[in-house]
Amino acid sequence: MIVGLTGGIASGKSTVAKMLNDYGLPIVDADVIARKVVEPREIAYKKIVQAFGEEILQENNKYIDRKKLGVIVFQDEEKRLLLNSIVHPAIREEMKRETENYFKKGHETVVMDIPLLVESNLMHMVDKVLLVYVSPSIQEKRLMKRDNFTLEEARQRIEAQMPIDKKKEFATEIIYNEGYLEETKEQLEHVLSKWGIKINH
Ligand SMILES: CC(C)(COP(=O)(O)OP(=O)(O)OC[C@H]1O[C@@H](n2cnc3c(N)ncnc32)[C@H](O)[C@@H]1O)[C@@H](O)C(=O)NCCC(=O)NCCS
Ligand SMILES: Nc1ncnc2c1ncn2[C@@H]1O[C@H](COP(=O)(O)OP(=O)(O)OP(=O)(O)O)[C@@H](O)[C@H]1O
Repeated sequence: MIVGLTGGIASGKSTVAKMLNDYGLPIVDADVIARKVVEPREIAYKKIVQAFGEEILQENNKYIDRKKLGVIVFQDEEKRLLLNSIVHPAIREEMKRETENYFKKGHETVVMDIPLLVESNLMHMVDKVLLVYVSPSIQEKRLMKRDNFTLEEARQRIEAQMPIDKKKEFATEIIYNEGYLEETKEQLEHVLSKWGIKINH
């Protein structure tokens, strides 16, 4: 079984992914892979430099400066879609490859952590959609705190995604991550048991 873990930016996907990993489930993380496929020498790297210019590179090591690129793409939808068109195919391929590897190693369940699962219409890649939900106001507060963003920066990033309330329509199950982590964990265990997924306690 492939579980698609999704949510909004800063809703708690990584937090829930960590819990799932502690239960012994392998995680294929789109954000981690998104970093890997844009390292120098990767095809997507070359395309990004062609499209956005050398200004978006770090001076010392020529890696992509994610902060600079983030500022550009989160205030300009056209540029964000251009970046997506360059990196998403490579991310999807690598995600499929890593997932297959886990199955080959004998895992019965693999978790794909994909922030843009619904936006990119990737529901066909997973068997269940697990949505980590927080209200937009908590989302905004946690995002500002975690990344040291101004309200405007946080809103730009939230607005680059489908509103989290709309994502509920696509979820097989929803986990409310607005309270204590212990409460999130209880909901998670309930869902896993409902789906018949065995976990290490
Ligand atoms: C713009 C970039 C350079 C900013 O890097 P940064 O290290 O600051 O952020 P990071 O990659 O950790 O992403 C943080 C969160 O932002 C959100 N996010 C990232 N990219 C996008 C996007 N293109 N559209 C909407 N939300 C996005 C996700 O919720 C993600 O979890 C980077 O996010 C990127 O390369 N994005 C394009 C690839 C992508 O779509 N990644 C999302 C997972 S597929
Ligand atoms: N139940 C909770 N109570 C308080 N803080 C929380 C809770 N869950 C997560 N957080 C905090 O909220 C922030 C966002 O969580 P996390 O990084 O897991 O979100 P995410 O959905 O993975 O974000 P992104 O889309 O950027 O990858 C983090 O600083 C995390 O420590």
